Amino acid sequence: MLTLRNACLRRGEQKIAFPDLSLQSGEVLGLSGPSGVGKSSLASVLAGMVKADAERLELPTILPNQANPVQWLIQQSEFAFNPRLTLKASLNESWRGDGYLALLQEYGLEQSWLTRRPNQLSGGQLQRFNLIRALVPTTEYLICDEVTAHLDMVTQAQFWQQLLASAKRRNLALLVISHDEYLLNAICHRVIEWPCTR
Ligand SMILES: Nc1ncnc2c1ncn2[C@@H]1O[C@H](COP(=O)(O)OP(=O)(O)OP(=O)(O)O)[C@@H](O)[C@H]1O
Repeated sequence: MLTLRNACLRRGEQKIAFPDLSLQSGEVLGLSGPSGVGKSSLASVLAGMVKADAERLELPTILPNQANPVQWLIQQSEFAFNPRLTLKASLNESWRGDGYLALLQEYGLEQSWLTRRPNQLSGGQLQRFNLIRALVPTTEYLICDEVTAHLDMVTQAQFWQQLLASAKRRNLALLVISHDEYLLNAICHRVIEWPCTR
């Protein structure tokens, strides 16, 4: 279980007060809110990259030489990759062995693209490589921060269909951050509106 209660973060002069949340295995939780409210800041706290003041903050332990069980996917996948590395080299940064090959097939990605660099793929293809890089066996929680906002409707639908199938099979918990209420209502078990409207 990932839990956050009465938490806030100082950003310069600003103090961001986060909504309380809990996320358990197999759950798909949505988070919506206006631009600048602090959604990505919240993601950085849950990914353990930034420390917040909190009455309660429960995150999974990161074991030595293991990837963080909380993986954070950002919208601009091109910034998530080293442009000089091939996709294969990038996948090898998180994966041990070639366990990702089955996922490539599942997500409709050609094995021959592994020798390409990030700028030699479409946005949708690169976001799927980004997702596969995050789906190492130790991943338990996936924070999807506007991950399909830049994709066309068909590619978006395909991405979520594939990701939800993986999440169900592996009992992963997803935090889906989006401005798209239609998407959140379609795929999430519950949605937090921030700031709270009720
Ligand atoms: N590294 C930082 N240092 C200081 N302030 C920051 C930093 N990162 C973000 N902020 C500020 O914190 C606030 C929240 O930013 P954040 O990116 O978390 O919002 P957001 O809800 O994700 O916005 P958007 O929907 O536009 O991506 C903003 O006012 C932003 O200017």
